[in-house]
Amino acid sequence: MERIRVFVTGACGKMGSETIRTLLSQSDIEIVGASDIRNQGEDIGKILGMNETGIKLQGSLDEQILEAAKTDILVDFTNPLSVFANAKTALRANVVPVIGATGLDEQELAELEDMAVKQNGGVFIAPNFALGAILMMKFAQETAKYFKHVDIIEYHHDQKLDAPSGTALRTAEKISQERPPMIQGDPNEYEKIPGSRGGDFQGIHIHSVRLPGLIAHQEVLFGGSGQTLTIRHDAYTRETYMPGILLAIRKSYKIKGLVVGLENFLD
Ligand SMILES: NC(=O)C1=CN([C@@H]2O[C@H](COP(=O)(O)OP(=O)(O)OC[C@H]3O[C@@H](n4cnc5c(N)ncnc54)[C@H](OP(=O)(O)O)[C@@H]3O)[C@@H](O)[C@H]2O)C=CC1
Ligand SMILES: O=C(O)C1=N[C@H](C(=O)O)C[C@H](O)C1
Repeated sequence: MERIRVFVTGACGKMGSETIRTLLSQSDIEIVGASDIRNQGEDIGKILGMNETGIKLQGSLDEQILEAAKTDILVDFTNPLSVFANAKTALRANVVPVIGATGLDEQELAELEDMAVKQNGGVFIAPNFALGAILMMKFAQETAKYFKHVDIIEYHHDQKLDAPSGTALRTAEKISQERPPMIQGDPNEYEKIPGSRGGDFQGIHIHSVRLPGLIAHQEVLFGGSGQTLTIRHDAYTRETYMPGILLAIRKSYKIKGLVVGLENFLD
């Protein structure tokens, strides 16, 4: 059986290192390379406190590195500042980027889609790889048909760079497919401290909490006459995301164009 050849970038980070550990135990997947701006030249196994793997960490990605490794898929868990350039590098090397890093904007997504289509290639983006988070977004979208007033509160660890989270933005986009933009709260309300009402996505207020001790959590709060309905998801470890990442690698192998969201791969 031919194994899927995966390169991981952001390999020394919280998600990248968990991904490497998971991929090393899969019989149908081969890690053909890893990169990070830390620990260049070191064996990734040694960095993760495991046996040596023979995979030496590389630095900045380029097409030659991906091509030399005969890469099928690039898994990106770097950060919002690096992910766009990495995805373009992958597409130029005819590699499918499977993107976990958040922070890509609409224009960047459009550019990646355009590149993928022109090259008859594919790009997959998952704002969240956790099954529970996918269901939270699905239930929130369904609920928005009946409850029009909604706030999102997302809670993350305090090393997170982007706010709001990719998941919160994706949730707001899905809710907006069911309700037109609207003003929530009193039209005459005002903020005594700027930002008190959170970020505004088509009238949906998104509040971002950053605290040590948290991993990744989100509440979608709907308000109606005399009642509220809360949909909440909690990720307590980074293993939470691993089944979703494996599914994405196995399914993205042959996609064409831009695919956003793990829900596209769930039966
Ligand atoms: N889709 C999903 O389900 C999930 C997505 N995420 C997202 O994944 C991303 C990574 O999260 P997390 O692992 O917690 O973050 P970390 O900061 O722990 O890891 C990122 C790693 O990438 C390195 N890095 C930065 N720039 C580059 C570059 N140009 N090339 C190679 N490596 C680079 C960082 O080095 P240094 O620290 O020195 O900058 C660090 O080692 C974030 O955008 C986060 O929001 C996180 C969890 C789940
Ligand atoms: O930075 C994180 O940790 C996470 N980022 C993703 C996001 O921005 O939604 C996914 C998850 O929430 C964890």
